[in-house]
Formats: sequence, C-alpha cells, structure tokens
Amino acid sequence: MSCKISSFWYDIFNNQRALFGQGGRGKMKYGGVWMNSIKVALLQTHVSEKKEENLSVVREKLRALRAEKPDLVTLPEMFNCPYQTDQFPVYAEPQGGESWQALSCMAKEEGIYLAAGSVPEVDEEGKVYNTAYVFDRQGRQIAKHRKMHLFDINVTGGQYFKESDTLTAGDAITVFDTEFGRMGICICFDIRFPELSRLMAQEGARLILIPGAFNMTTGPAHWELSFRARALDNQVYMLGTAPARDEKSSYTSWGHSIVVNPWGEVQAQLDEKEGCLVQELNLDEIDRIRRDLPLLSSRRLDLYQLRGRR
Ligand SMILES: O=C(O)CCC(=O)C(=O)O
Repeated sequence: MSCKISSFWYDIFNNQRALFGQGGRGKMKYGGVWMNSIKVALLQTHVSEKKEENLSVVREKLRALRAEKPDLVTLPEMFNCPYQTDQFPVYAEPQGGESWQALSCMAKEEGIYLAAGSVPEVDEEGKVYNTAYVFDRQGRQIAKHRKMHLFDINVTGGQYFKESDTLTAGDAITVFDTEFGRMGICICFDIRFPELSRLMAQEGARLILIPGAFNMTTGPAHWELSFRARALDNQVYMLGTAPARDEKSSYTSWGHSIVVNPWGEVQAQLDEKEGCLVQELNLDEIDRIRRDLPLLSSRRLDLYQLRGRR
C-alpha cells in the first residue's frame, strides 16, 4: 500500500510556528472544546539489530491493537536500532527517510496519533540526533523533538554511557496540539531536568510523552520516581514508553512502561517483558486536580519565573 507523505508539509508548519515560540496559545481548543478522555496504548517492544524487523513488529502490534481503538500509540526510545553509541550513526536516517515513511504510513493506516518513540536522525551536516517524531491520524508529522539533554553518565559500580560520543543535543522545547489538548514530548534523560517539563506545562501541555530506556542501575532507583515527580509538580499525565528488557544486549533496558496521573499516582505499569499498556485517561481529572490543589496558579511569579529561550 502506498501512502507516501512528504515531510515538507511539516517543515513549512514548523517554521511558521517556531516551536516554543507559540506562546499564549496554551488554552487553544479544537472546535472550542477538548475531548475529555483519550485511549492510549504504550507499546513496549523488543528491539533487535534488524531495523526492518523492528518496524514490522510495530506494524503487527498496531494491527493487533485495532479492536482496542486507541487514539494515541507510543513507542520506546531508539526502538529501531540497538541502544549503542557506535550504532546510532550507522542506523541514522534523515527526516523523511525509510523509517519516517513507514511510521507515517502506520499512523495513517490505523487512523491514530503515533508518538513514534525515538530514532537516530542525521541532518544535512551529518550531525546525528536522538529524535522523536509525532504523526497525526493522517500520517502528517506534527512534532519533532531532538533529545536536549544527552545521556552522559558514569555511576560508580554501575552504568556508564556517553551519548555525546556520537550524538548532538537538540535545542527546542516541543509541544503540539490535538483534539485532546496540548501535549509535550521529550526523551528519557530529559525527564531529569524539571525545568523542561515545567516549561512544557507552562506552555499548556496536559500530557507529557517520554520514550525512555532507563537501565538496571537507574531504573529501579529513579524511573517511577521521576515520572511521579514530574506528574505531581506539573499536574499532568506522564507517559513513559520503554523497550522490553533484553539481558543479552550491551545496554539492558529497565522496561516498566508507565502511566502516571496528574495526582502523581501510578495508573498502570508494565514489568520488563514485551507488552502493551492500554489505558483510558480521564482528562477532566487534570482540571479537577488543578482546581482542588491549585499549585500552578499559586506560583509566586512576582518573585521568580522560568523562561525558555525563544
Ligand atoms: O536517566 C537515566 O537514568 C537513563 C537515561 C537514558 O537511558 C537515556 O537518556 O537514554
């Protein structure tokens, strides 16, 4: 089936709205009202060394999900390639490349929003990024986030990783609009910087999507805690989608894809195995909780303010 979609449309759209330069539209609604619930499905897939196989797995799982009729499906960080710094440049494709086309087609075929995890992206200068694309129900790209905080850590007796060996950091804060309200997206290590989630919430994000792959050192310690903390601070739904654990890979994913509600509670969480988390999110809860416990509106903005670069 042919469903070739040009990324040109997105470039025009994106230049016009200059991501994060769209301030003041945080209250925009579609047709005057937002839908008050959304069905999401988080796909925790096994990642193999074969890019095509990884894409086929997603396609199959989306087809298997048809009966559930999800509105939004999310995929894991670097779901189409091994999570290894030396492999990112090997697997990298430009925006509009083969993986992008396949994902855009899948979104269109299924009539869903697809937050297509993240993939290695190469730009015209040969720089490689960890990039998350989001497609709408027509398969058009409506958002693109390049991981802003590169994952360079060296935990004594634990995990070492240095993304900056081969990746370049992105420099834009990413939010996008849907009939369910505004959403924000960032990638894994980005969650550890509370300013970023707060800036997305300030811009009107009500759900924050995070493809992520914590590991066996930081996963048990910080994965759930980070999602709960950002959800509580910002009174938003937080959705984290991870690759399934593969003990044989050089980087072992913690898994545990998760949905946390705006009260800071874990609504649902997978274990480490392949799986799919289908959840209905009550979006009215965001407004109720913000009314009952008015954190965002009680900030002392006369004394302190957080501003992103425009
Ligand atoms: O922050 C962490 O512990 C894990 C981050 C990570 O794996 C990533 O950014 O890809």
